[in-house]
Amino acid sequence: MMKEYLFFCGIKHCGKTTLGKIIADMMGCKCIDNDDLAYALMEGYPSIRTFFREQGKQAFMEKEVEGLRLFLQENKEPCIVSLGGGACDNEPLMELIKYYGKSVYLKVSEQVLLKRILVDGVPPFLDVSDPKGSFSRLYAIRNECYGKKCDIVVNLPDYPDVQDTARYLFARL
Ligand SMILES: Nc1ncnc2c1ncn2[C@@H]1O[C@H](COP(=O)(O)OP(=O)(O)OP(=O)(O)O)[C@@H](O)[C@H]1O
Ligand SMILES: O=C(O)C1=C[C@@H](O)[C@@H](O)[C@H](O)C1
Ligand SMILES: [Mg+2]
Repeated sequence: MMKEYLFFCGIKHCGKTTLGKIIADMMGCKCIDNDDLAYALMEGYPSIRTFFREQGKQAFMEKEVEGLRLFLQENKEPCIVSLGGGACDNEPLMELIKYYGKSVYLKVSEQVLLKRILVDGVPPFLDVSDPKGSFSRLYAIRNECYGKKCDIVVNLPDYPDVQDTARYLFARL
């Protein structure tokens, strides 16, 4: 068992993937996305979104756990793992990450996140007739959940240069 994992958690588009890669470079380790680990187990499905829609949230959460468990069994190096946006709802996953390392909630304001999310249009998990209100409700629930469950909470500033944000985060890990 290795305790050198950092698990990046947070609400959609908080920067788990972007910052995970930059911080991994700074630390000289690799960065893995748990959505990719889960997707590797979804044979025959063109995307996570399709699997989620057809098989449901519970089946998706089981793939998240299975994908991470298999990776943790085989991997021998320190690593940053970026989790999916809904990881806080997945109790067995949160138990697993508690055992293997330190969880970091990348906290970004609701306004900044909504702006980033809407760049690509209204995603399916928001109400098209009220994207702002539906995101606001989701944000409130997940913000509380990540705030309670994660070992470290980092309030990320909205710097124009993501490298500056990465340096801010790195200094707090
Ligand atoms: N600190 C930042 N400043 C400006 N833009 C950012 C920052 N972090 C992420 N972004 C932008 O926000 C979008 C989402 O970033 P990213 O994919 O890293 O987030 P994520 O948390 O991994 O998202 P998801 O939950 O969808 O996996 C990207 O377009 C990225 O360039
Ligand atoms: O916010 C969510 O609930 C999700 C985010 C994605 O990263 C995926 O993990 C999945 O689509 C669920
Ligand atoms: Mg990501």
